[in-house]
Amino acid sequence: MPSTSTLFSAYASITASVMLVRSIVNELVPPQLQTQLLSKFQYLFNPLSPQLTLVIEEYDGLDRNEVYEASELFLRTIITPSIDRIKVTKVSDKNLAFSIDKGEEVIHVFEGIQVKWKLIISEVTKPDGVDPYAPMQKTENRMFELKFHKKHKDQVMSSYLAYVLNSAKANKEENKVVKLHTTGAFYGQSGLWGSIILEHPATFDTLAMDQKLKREIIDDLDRFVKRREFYKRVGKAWKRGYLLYGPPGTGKSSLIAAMANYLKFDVYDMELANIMNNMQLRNFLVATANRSILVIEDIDCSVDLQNREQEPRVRNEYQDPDNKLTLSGLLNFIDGLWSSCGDERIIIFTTNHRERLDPALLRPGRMDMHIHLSYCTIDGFNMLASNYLGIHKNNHNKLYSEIEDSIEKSLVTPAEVAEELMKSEDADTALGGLLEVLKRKKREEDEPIKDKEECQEPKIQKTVGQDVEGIARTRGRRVYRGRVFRGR
Ligand SMILES: Nc1ncnc2c1ncn2[C@@H]1O[C@H](COP(=O)(O)OP(=O)(O)OP(=O)(O)O)[C@@H](O)[C@H]1O
Ligand SMILES: [Mg+2]
Repeated sequence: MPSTSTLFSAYASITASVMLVRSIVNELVPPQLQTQLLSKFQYLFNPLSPQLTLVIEEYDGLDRNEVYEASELFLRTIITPSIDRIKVTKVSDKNLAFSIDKGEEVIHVFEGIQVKWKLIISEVTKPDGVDPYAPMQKTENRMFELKFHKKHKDQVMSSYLAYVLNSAKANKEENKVVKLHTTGAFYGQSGLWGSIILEHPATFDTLAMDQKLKREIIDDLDRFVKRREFYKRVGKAWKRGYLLYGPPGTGKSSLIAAMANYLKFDVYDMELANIMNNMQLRNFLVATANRSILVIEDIDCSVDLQNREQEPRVRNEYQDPDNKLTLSGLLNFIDGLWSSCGDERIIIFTTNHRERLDPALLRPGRMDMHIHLSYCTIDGFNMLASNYLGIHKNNHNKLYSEIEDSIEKSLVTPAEVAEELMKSEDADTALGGLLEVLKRKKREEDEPIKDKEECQEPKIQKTVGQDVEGIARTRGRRVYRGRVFRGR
């Protein structure tokens, strides 16, 4: 080991060399180049510095540097009170983002190692865009400096940076804003998805539906997102299909929003009426991202997709640009294309009339779960009363008990119940209004039943989902309420 005096004399000789170079530079080099040259020289002759600095620039050529993005997100999570200035930006209606400002330093301790982050921003003047002759423009160059003791080099380079990348990824997922992409009237024409932030407030907590069915859906989604390896092993595309059926106003669209908000998956709402042909359909489908929900609402009536046998056969889309949009086209793309590309996809069809659907859509393996949403049950009413009026099941409240007694005797949808409960902030007034609606509906419904003797037993629908069977529940009338039982 070198003695202290040897070290000291080495240091003295290096310092002398630096001074010598500095005076030579002063004599020979124009002043504007001096600073640049000296800083490079000092950098070379700085072997005694115990610090190592990693430089993380915002751009890698023209591409954004993913490590910079991750560092930026990560730093938001470790901002400490020691910082004097914090920048605030709005990322969505609900969320603000906090970040460090230029020149600020953040100290972070990871597994006993102390690292120091600093944001450096410099202004440069360069051509606007890639064209070197474009007008010059002032832009900012941003980079993070990450300083730590050299002895921790291996640990920082491997474990710490991996930790930063993983934390940023988790943080991104948590704060992800769910988007709604649509082929709506305007966008459909352009052949591109248009997107807005999905601000549908529905969640599983606000959905009034059979509790058991709700639990089944949540469990199914949880199982699905956890099973990457399983799908790979059995050689199946990592996708899941749901068919939501039931009368208008029973919560089909609300359930889709609740699923999207729960999984933080973007929604692609495909309006078939705006899609001209199979070719355009395919273009839209390939432009959808992973971890998303493709929704086709009212599949029975948006386009005349029934009668598959009578459809003109599509010989070759490239030869026949005028080909129509067909059900077989739709099913082929969904089955074929998505099994070869794309991961973690959910497809949802909705309909008010499941009985009108083409058998091709109902055949085993096509839609994994058939979910029946139906008229409001006692459970559903309890949930809506708690959400809308903040009141709970109360046997002493006569109105409340009367509603519970009669709600399943008439065909009232959760949307109708919700509408009544919203009419007054006074619970008794709102409950009174709802009771009136229930009585009126009951009277209206009883009329035609007395006239027509066609009150048949409801058909038990053995649905063909891979692991779930939907069965219509009866109260001796043609009333269907959502129920799903696990199949064999
Ligand atoms: N199950 C439910 N739980 C809570 N609110 C509901 C439910 N069903 C309907 N609503 C209320 O009614 C409104 C309309 O419901 P929604 O659009 O989800 O019905 P839908 O089944 O999609 O109807 P449609 O068949 O006409 O598309 C919702 O915005 C919500 O306020
Ligand atoms: Mg709907």
